[in-house]
Amino acid sequence: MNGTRVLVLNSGSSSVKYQLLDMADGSRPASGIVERIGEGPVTDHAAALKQVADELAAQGLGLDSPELAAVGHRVVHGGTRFTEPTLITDEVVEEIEKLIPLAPLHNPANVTGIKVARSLRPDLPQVAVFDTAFHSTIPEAAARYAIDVATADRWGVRRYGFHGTSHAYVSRATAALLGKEPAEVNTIVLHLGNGASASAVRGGTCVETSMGLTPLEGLVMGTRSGDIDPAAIFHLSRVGGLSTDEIDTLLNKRSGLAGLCGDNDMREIGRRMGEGDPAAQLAFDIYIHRLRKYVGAYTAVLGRVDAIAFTAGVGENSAAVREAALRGLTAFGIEVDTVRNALRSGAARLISTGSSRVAVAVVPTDEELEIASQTFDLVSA
Ligand SMILES: Nc1ncnc2c1ncn2[C@@H]1O[C@H](COP(=O)(O)OP(=O)(O)O)[C@@H](O)[C@H]1O
Ligand SMILES: CC(=O)OP(=O)(O)O
Ligand SMILES: [Mg+2]
Repeated sequence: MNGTRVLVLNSGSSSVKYQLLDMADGSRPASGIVERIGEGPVTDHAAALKQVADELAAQGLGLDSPELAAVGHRVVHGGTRFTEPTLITDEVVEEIEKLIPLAPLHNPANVTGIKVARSLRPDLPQVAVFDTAFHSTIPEAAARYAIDVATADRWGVRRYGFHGTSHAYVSRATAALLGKEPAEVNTIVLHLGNGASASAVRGGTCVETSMGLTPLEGLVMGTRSGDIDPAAIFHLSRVGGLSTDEIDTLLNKRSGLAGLCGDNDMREIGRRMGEGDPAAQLAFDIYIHRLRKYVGAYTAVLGRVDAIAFTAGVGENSAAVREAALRGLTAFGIEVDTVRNALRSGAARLISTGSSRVAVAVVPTDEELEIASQTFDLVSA
């Protein structure tokens, strides 16, 4: 291996994000996003990846570049099989394809990304980095659902958890911000993007997370419901006459903030709340209520909490969400400093008061750097 650059591909359900990172000097010579796949001229993920390859080639940074050491792919579901970054072979691709029923919105896009990149550069090492991997340490008491064990095992029904690359990166960065080793710190990480999840990390090891078998469980998200009584599905089916696919679409794409008020973007919800819009206010209140429940639950799971870290689009940018989520928790040792919380910055920073026993932090996530580092470590080992 000669090159020092890693191309990271993050293929989502309707977008492909890419970044080219140089591991020798930390620079990022290229990055971009192809959005709204399936809506306009970009008909599918293969077309989107072709566009990514073209954009890179136009800058003289194409996949044929000798400086490229590897391609790192974000793969959302790794099941129980993949708990480490994995060099991609035909057999690995087949295994990722077998996991499509567990992540129908995400894994097909990931597989397409892998196939296109491999066809363009068959000689280049390609590495899969799994969203589920960081959560593989969650103990059985937290990972198992309380259903018949044989049925659960037969069909792989258990908590896998997602956004693990982000939870891993942010929990380490939070320890660094406190000037401590990850092993010394217990952290609640709140990854609040379009998809959203919470995790409890004890001394660097993940012990609980809010997403489950699929990325649907847990917090209220942009378009996903998060927690719901599973009997609502039987009710909608038997009484409401909705098909399984219709209920799937309802809970994944027409729920969450979008289902509650028509907008999935927290900026727009904040604007509408400022105008006194009751639907936007209720959506915000439900979002915050769920978040507070998880903070309380994970405080009990960890016993001792040293830090709470907010990350991803909403967590990094919405002071209103951070303030509301942790308001009135002085009895838990949690005190947000209003002035610090309102300051805007792209850097990791503390927003708790000097007297807060629990450090509250805003820590920008960097899934691309984490994927590139894990990829580069594997191919240069
Ligand atoms: N300035 C902001 N204030 C409040 N929310 C924001 C702001 N910027 C972005 N967001 C929120 O972040 C979300 C996107 O988060 P992101 O982590 O990029 O999501 P994903 O990676 O899941 O696509 C947007 O839908 C929006 O709700
Ligand atoms: C797993 C998941 O929910 O990912 P995203 O937030 O990118 O949709
Ligand atoms: Mg994201």
